[in-house]
Amino acid sequence: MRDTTDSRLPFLKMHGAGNDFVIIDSRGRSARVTAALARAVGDRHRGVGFDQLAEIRDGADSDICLDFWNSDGSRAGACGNATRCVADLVMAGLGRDAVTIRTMRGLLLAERRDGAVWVNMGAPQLSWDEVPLAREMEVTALPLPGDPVAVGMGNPHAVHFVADAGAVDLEGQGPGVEHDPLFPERTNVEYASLTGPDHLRMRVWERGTGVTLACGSGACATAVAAHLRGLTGRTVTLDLDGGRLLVDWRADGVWLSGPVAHVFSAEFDAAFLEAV
Ligand SMILES: N[C@H](CCC[C@H](N)C(=O)O)C(=O)O
Repeated sequence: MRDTTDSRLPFLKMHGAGNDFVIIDSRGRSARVTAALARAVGDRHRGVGFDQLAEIRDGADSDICLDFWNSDGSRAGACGNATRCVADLVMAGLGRDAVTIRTMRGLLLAERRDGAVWVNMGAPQLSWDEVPLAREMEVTALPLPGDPVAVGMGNPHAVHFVADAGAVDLEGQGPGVEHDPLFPERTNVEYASLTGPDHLRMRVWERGTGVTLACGSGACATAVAAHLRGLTGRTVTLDLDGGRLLVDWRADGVWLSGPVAHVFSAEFDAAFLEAV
């Protein structure tokens, strides 16, 4: 007889400022997520749909490990909003106000301060080989239209400063930049406008996913780029299509905060899993 606890797979749906996630908790058993499962679950008609899938695994030198997948089945080295959501979940489960999270980019610290979840996304990567770019150049002087700034946050970002981010045709502009040969691992693509002192309006085209309502690592990259261009200080408020994110670039790394929402818990059926 089949073991139903193994043939079914529990998951949670969460979002952070409208950036939505399916979260699979594989602690206490072997990892379940493959590129094929990510693509099947990521199908908004035949699966559940998500901007990223996050899999929680047991940590060796951290409270948890966390892996991220895009809906095209590719891996993401960083995902700020999913990290905030999972940190909220794990802190509640452990009854603590701080947790350590190992991701592809390294060990991250998350804390709850005055009710808000803050994640230290680490130091920005500001040399061409870290982003990565195809050849040696300054990250603030890319030979591309719109004069974007390249910033790595564990994943690549190309940040464009424009007069009105709200007017940018993301579907028209994003894919060409994502696939430009200057970015050997493709790139996430941000458009931002200064709307007040230390205040930006930002929209995003995500590598491997497309238009999303928010992007935490993108917000961090945009705040870093804005400071490098002399547009803002190191503490920045960003208004994205799905809500407001806060970024604080400190000596110990780029801290990110914003809203976290639990949507529902459910299970994938055996038949769905067998068809993957
Ligand atoms: N939404 C995520 C970023 C996903 C990045 C992913 N699309 C990639 O391939 O790097 C965030 O909140 O940081």
